[in-house]
Amino acid sequence: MITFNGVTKRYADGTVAVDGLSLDVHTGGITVFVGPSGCGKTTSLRMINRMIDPTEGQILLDGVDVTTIDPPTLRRGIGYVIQQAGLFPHRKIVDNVATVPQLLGWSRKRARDRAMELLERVGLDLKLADRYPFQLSGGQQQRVGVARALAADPPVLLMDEPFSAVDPIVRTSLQEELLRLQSELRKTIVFVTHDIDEAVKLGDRVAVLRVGGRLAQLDDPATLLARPADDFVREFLGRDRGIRRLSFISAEGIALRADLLVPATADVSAVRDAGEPWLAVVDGDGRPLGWAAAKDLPDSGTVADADLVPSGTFVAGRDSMRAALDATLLSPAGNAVAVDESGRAVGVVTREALDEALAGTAGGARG
Ligand SMILES: Nc1ncnc2c1ncn2[C@@H]1O[C@H](COP(=O)(O)OP(=O)(O)OP(=O)(O)O)[C@@H](O)[C@H]1O
Repeated sequence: MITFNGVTKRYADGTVAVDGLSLDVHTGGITVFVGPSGCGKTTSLRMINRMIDPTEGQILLDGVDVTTIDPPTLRRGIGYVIQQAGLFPHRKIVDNVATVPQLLGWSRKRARDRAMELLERVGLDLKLADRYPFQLSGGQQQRVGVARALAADPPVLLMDEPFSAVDPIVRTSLQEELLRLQSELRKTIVFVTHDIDEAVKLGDRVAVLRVGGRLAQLDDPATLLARPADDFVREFLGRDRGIRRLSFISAEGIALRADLLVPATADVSAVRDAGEPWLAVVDGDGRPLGWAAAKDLPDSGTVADADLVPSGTFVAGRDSMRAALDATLLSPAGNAVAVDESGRAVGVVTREALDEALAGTAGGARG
């Protein structure tokens, strides 16, 4: 565990970057520091590995004041990832990752083997190992940055806006990769970002800082979104907080209608007689094929002869209310098909059923 105990950082010019910060970073979890520009996120992070020392207070790593540990020893147990990866430009990718193990005295072969294993682990094509950093895309360089930080298998990882400089699609895949890696590695990660979406997606706990380096709130993402501590946090979370919050609420309780599913082999008259504007068509295995609109059906034949419109789906019992809402928005019918883990349709969520379920959560979403 990392403990901030009344930590203050006053720079030489008198700027108070961090002011009396006290919080715990739990072992094996991702704690995100988020807040507006200049609120002291980077300063707080860098005090953990002693790139900066506090003016007052203490930072304890598993109970030991970090200022009593000499920086090289301390940093051996702390990986560090920064924006734009910060790779050594004149070293090949594999050597970038192998550098730290080699500095620790590993043989060249063992360090390179470890580097290759890590490059694979972070999802990098091993053909890139012999290239130089400038020959990689920003997203690929960022993966190398993560691999390099993990090379000596440190228990702690500090990540300072590591994904800020890449485009949104690459960013999403890097975030997902990090979550996948973390589910295997269970490092103690402190992650700095100014992006609240990234914070609630990645964090087990999110620390919102305000300018002046003071802690505004520390909570798990669902609690943070449901119960912001004050107006500053509410503002920072933004107007779409209610929508974001739906990502943390299970869609489990929404009413499903099995009567709106129809097999592709059914006669078109079955759809017409149902008196519903849209029915979800499923194949012989029960997998959704699309929506059939009653008004566009051919005069005769089976439902399979109709023009089917793609359906939005979500996994019943696993996905969030947000996924269910997205699925309804993606369907022309305004309804979503709920599937089980194997992809078979189990029913249809209508907009009315969704509205009813959303109304049940509205108190917190508005508050
Ligand atoms: N070396 C320094 N000397 C004086 N002031 C500094 C120094 N480094 C940072 N600051 C100031 O300390 C405050 C906190 O800076 P810090 O970089 O920790 O913020 P941040 O939250 O990481 O910001 P950003 O999101 O913009 O990177 C800012 O007002 C900054 O200008």
